[in-house]
Amino acid sequence: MRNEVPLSVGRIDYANAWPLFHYATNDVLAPHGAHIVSRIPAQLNRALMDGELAMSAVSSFAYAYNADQYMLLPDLSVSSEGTVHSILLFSKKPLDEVRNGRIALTNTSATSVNLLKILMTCYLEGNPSYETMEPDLDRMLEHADAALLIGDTAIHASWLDKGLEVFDLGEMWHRFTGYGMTYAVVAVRKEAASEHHDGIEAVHRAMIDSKNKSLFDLSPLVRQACEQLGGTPDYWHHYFQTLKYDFGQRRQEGLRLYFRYAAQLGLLEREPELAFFQ
Ligand SMILES: C=C(O[C@@H]1C=C(C(=O)O)C=C[C@H]1O)C(=O)O
Repeated sequence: MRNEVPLSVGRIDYANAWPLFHYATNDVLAPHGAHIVSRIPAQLNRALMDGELAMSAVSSFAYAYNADQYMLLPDLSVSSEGTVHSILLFSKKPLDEVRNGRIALTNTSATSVNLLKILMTCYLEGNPSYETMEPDLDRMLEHADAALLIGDTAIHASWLDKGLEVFDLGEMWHRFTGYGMTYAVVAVRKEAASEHHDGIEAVHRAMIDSKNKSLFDLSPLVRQACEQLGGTPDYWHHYFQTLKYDFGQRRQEGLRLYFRYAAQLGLLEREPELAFFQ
């Protein structure tokens, strides 16, 4: 059944989420009354919380923060099993000094900034000070010993040779816990789940199709990435192959562990349930 109110679907405006959306375009979604809104994660997190969006790819931390109002779409995530390549701490100093130093955090993230806090406190047993800033590496490093960037900004910064040490948070988390890390999930507002049930089902199918088709043949995404973002085909093949887009049992366990640490550190009020849209 077609709903009169448009079904707005938030899309993460970074390459890491392309496989989920590359073929789930406005043309595909419009017949189901849905349309795409592209933004960076922090903006999507807020728009979903405010009810401006019915559903969205959001930071996994943002799901946890509002879990009582959201449901998760099955089999979709942006994750890594170790190295992620685009969630990076750029440091002027060795980790041993940074862990009690000053760290600038990008204002575009929710999952990664809290992941960094967990790693600094629980893994490296440090206690740095944090400042949230616009994601501009040079400016961040004027204020701090190290800077956390995510997404395309982190990728571009990783291509520059500034003589910095670079730490990959996906790799650190894997070394610390043995688990992969889930950075983004697709969340649906509960009231939208009943109002737009059929539309959401259609968007879910389109996103699963997009993921499968993208991963089956990465070349169209790789070509687009080279054109829009620079870099080599080899880089992008490797990047998209390293990221994981499923959300099976083991991945959910890794995310639950992240939520447990976040709750222990008081970053979350409580550990949320992972509740799925049926
Ligand atoms: C893999 C990444 O994950 C992103 C990190 C996010 C966060 O830190 O809140 C949110 C969405 C993800 O798409 C990345 O930024 O490169």
